[in-house]
Amino acid sequence: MKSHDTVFPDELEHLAMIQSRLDAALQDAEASAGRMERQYTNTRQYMSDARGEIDPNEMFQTELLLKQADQTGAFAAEVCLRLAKLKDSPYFARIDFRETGSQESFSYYIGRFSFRHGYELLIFDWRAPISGMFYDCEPGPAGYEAPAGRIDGELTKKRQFCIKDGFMEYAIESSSNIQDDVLQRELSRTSSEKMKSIISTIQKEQNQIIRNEHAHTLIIQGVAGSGKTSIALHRIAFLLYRLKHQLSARNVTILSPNKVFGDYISNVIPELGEEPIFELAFSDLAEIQLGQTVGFEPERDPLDPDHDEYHQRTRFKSTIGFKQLLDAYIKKLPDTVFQPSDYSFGGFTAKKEWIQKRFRAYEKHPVKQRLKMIADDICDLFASENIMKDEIPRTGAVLKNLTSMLTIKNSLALYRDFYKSLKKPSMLVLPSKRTLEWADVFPYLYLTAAFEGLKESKITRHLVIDEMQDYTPVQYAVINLLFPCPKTILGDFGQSLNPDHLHTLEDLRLLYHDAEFVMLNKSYRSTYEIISFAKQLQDNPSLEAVKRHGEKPVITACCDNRDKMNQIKKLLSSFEKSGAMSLGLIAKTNTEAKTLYDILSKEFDLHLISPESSTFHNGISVTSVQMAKGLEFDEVLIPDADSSSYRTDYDRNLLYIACTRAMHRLTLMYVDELSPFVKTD
Ligand SMILES: Nc1ncnc2c1ncn2[C@@H]1O[C@H](COP(=O)(O)OP(=O)(O)OP(=O)(O)O)[C@@H](O)[C@H]1O
Repeated sequence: MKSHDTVFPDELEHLAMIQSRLDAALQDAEASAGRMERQYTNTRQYMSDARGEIDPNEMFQTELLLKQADQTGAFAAEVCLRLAKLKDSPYFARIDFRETGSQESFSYYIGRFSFRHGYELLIFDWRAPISGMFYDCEPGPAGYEAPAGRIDGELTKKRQFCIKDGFMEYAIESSSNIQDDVLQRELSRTSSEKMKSIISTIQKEQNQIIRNEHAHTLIIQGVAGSGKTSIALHRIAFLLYRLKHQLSARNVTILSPNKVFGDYISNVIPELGEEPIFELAFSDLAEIQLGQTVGFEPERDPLDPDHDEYHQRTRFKSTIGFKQLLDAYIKKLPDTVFQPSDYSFGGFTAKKEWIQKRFRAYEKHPVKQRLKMIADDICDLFASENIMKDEIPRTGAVLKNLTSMLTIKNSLALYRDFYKSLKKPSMLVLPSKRTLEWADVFPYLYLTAAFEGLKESKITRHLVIDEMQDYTPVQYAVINLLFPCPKTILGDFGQSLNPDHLHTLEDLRLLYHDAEFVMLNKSYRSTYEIISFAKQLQDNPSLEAVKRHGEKPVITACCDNRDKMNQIKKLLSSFEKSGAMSLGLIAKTNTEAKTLYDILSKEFDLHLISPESSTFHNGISVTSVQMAKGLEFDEVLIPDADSSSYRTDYDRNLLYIACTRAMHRLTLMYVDELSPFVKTD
């Protein structure tokens, strides 16, 4: 234990007792895992030796036994793994609580997982109801919602511990600044290759979001570094624990902006003892839904100054007004696209009025599915009238006939017709045959949903959408059709980086008017100095920095590009000697990042993070603002903070995103003139 922390002999004793119980439990678990393994191997051996000699009943029983041994073995191995993790760091907090009416306080130790030995629950899972008091309450009156109802009382003690490799690094008794103290230590650490869990320092306002079990849709708007992604992942771990009979990891999907980000966050949920969850990008979704029928071109760089008309088309499709135009078109669709006539077969006839009535009765279904239902109805009708046992048509033949009554036959033609109806046919451009531009993919799918239907996800029961500001109202409309389940939607409209996206937070709230909405204004990632600096880039007076101090950001004026390259190299060399884990060299665009990478990789060991990358590594990363979003680095270097690179309002956002990726150090370099958004006082 470090000398400046309080020494609690009782805590050292308690830790020793827990360690010995964990040792015993681990021994038992390993023995049981070994038994299971032997049983499995023996049963398999028996099955293979006796194949053909034992009767099918016995074989079936043996197969069941094998399956059981396999499952129990996997469970035993999982228990061993958890116990080993607990041995490293069994708990991080203790609360003493006295229930109203009782004379005695009881101690509860809180850790990553619960640990029961014999009849005694020695460690409580951080997600247990009673553990909530650790995050929500200071010593004094306190209470929590137990499964059987609310329990009130008094919190008589609160302690925090940092136990690593089985040793207590520090222990702190609660005082008013206890949370701050432990939080400061956590935030001062260097970055890690993957995002980490934050269970020992979750803040009260974050805890309320994590433990919100009831919101169907929860929208979190939070400033850069406020912990949105961490909270969303902890919320999932919490829901998996609390709703374990209704929700498993395979029922949760996260829509994330790119594969590097997916890789970066992939450890948090397994670290919390749950199976990894399914990660998906919007482009994956599009591929699944479009199948073989229609292709699409990947999104072009929104910061590419060429392709003026492309940007104009994208902007037009990014608003809530555009979604309303689609809605109006879809509303009229049944009347315009289906023109029924009488259908006759032999002596049987279905009148067009009757067909129209059936068509209207199925209004909740997509047009083409309605036709299938009507084809069944017609066959049923003819069958009921078929007293003479005449030949009646097959459903397929009726459907073919009904389909010929459609004035538009496929979704692509329908999508084209939509722009014709708006008198804006030029807003639809196919880069090649049956290939859509990215901005058309989701509007096209939205129309397809009304015309042919989409494949709805039956497995996903909770959807997380990160970087919510990046998606347009039509994309949300499609998501709602595909995933009618509860959602956690998070992001920061202050970090919009697509100048072709004109939608706002208000639009999103309009789309989810029943959603619970929370705002987070405190940034935890960066030092006070970095956030104070970033504040000049964002018109957000509520942006608040955590009080962790570091160096002031450095602004380096360079004589010319050659001088700049030398300065960059100097900084990279000193980073390599510094012991820090990660440095992000963040250029404005992907093309500029690639150019820098090509030059510098001759002398330094670098990782280029481009839209094609899929993993995140420690060390020096060269990347663009677009790809750096959501990530963090110990140190950030912005090599082109000049007025020619960062001058528009969107550039201001970009610079804000780049600066707020830094945890401890930030350097900006420029040639000629500094960006007007940066003040040098
Ligand atoms: N309560 C906390 N205790 C310790 N660390 C925290 C806490 N809250 C947030 N952090 C840390 O702050 C950093 C930022 O968190 P996170 O990436 O979840 O924020 P974000 O709001 O999603 O950021 P951005 O929008 O800028 O990508 C992470 O390193 C995270 O571990």
